[in-house]
Amino acid sequence: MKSIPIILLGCGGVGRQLLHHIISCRSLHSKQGIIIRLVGVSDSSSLLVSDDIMLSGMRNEFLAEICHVKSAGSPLKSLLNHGHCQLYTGQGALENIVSIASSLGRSTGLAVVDCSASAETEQVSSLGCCVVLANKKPLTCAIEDFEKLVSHFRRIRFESTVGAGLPVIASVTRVISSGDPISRIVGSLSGTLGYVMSELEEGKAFSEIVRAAKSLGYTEPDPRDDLSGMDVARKGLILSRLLGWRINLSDIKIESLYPSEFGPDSMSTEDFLSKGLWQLDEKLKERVATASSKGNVLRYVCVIEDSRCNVGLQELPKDSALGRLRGSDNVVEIYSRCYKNSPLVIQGAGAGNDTTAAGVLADIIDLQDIFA
Ligand SMILES: NC(=O)C1=CN([C@@H]2O[C@H](COP(=O)(O)OP(=O)(O)OC[C@H]3O[C@@H](n4cnc5c(N)ncnc54)[C@H](OP(=O)(O)O)[C@@H]3O)[C@@H](O)[C@H]2O)C=CC1
Ligand SMILES: N[C@@H](CC=O)C(=O)O
Repeated sequence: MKSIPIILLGCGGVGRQLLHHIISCRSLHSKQGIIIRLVGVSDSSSLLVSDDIMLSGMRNEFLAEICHVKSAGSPLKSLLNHGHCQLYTGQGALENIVSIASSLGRSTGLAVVDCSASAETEQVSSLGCCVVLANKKPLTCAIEDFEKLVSHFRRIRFESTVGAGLPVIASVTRVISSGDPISRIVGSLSGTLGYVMSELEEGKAFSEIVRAAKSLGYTEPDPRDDLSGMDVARKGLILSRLLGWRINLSDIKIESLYPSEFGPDSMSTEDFLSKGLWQLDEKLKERVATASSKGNVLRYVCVIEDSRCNVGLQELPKDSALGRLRGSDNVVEIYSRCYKNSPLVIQGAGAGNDTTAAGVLADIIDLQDIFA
């Protein structure tokens, strides 16, 4: 039996769903000769580590207990029973991740699975073990750090960072490695903004829709990351960098759906959701009505072409590929020599804990050849 030890960073919507998928796929994986061993689980304030990282992992019942505590909004450190685990907090948590990575890295190997939305996990991603990312931030830092991270291409996977569970990164890398040059990628890459735009067409209020998107698990922890266009820009940057362009986030033209006085420097996420959001209702309603009077709809579009990446709202015909998009679906069109007149199109659910966690799990399994 092949054993894949993992440390999970982040136990929010995606991280918890990943734990559920791992538990429910135990017998499938066992038939495939694979066992995923959870040796560590962390949240923003602590890390739980299995007593015997070399041989055992956390039991299913304990993982279910972790999910239960975290979905009630409590920190990991509030678990009364630590099972066969040690709890580390603060700097001790990070030091332990480094020490597990170095001891398992030299023996059985380790996959660090980043389901946080933190920029701080970047240092963990560069420890030299296998890395699976749902978190886009380690890939959207300075170009030099990105290049260092992806240079170990056999031991890094980040399919869920663009299009959640959809095979966008896999398709782009396959086209590139076949020597078929990609000239243009255009798409609707935000499940949240896709959902917002199609719900606005139904006449609902912007503020109501954003709150619903958050409760459905589509948004980033701070929905302003979606509404500012930053999350789409990060996805655009990841794709642009895969094309070999040495660009940074600051090179991307980004249209925000809210003014800067509603930004994180001026108000908390909670204040934005309860007091700021509704003030945007009227403006968004008007923009949708203007587009509709011309037979168009609004879509938040990412265009990657001629060494440039731009993200923002576009008025598009209702019956265009992007105009027909409903709910949290994403669509990505890839143009290359082979796909010049008829692009390669990838479409489907583009956000949500279930599909994202499924993409992360598939990435972990994809690394199996590295493990003994
Ligand atoms: N939801 C989706 O559809 C998709 C999400 N993603 C990405 O998945 C990631 C997770 O999203 P989601 O689960 O919705 O977010 P949540 O806010 O639900 O969960 C984030 C988790 O990360 C933890 N965390 C924060 N900082 C750190 C840290 N420094 N070290 C370890 N853990 C930390 C949080 O801890 P605490 O519980 O203590 O706050 C929380 O458990 C994001 O990067 C997102 O962009 C990617 C594709 C699709
Ligand atoms: N917040 C993101 C989640 C996936 O990356 C989105 O809405 O697409």
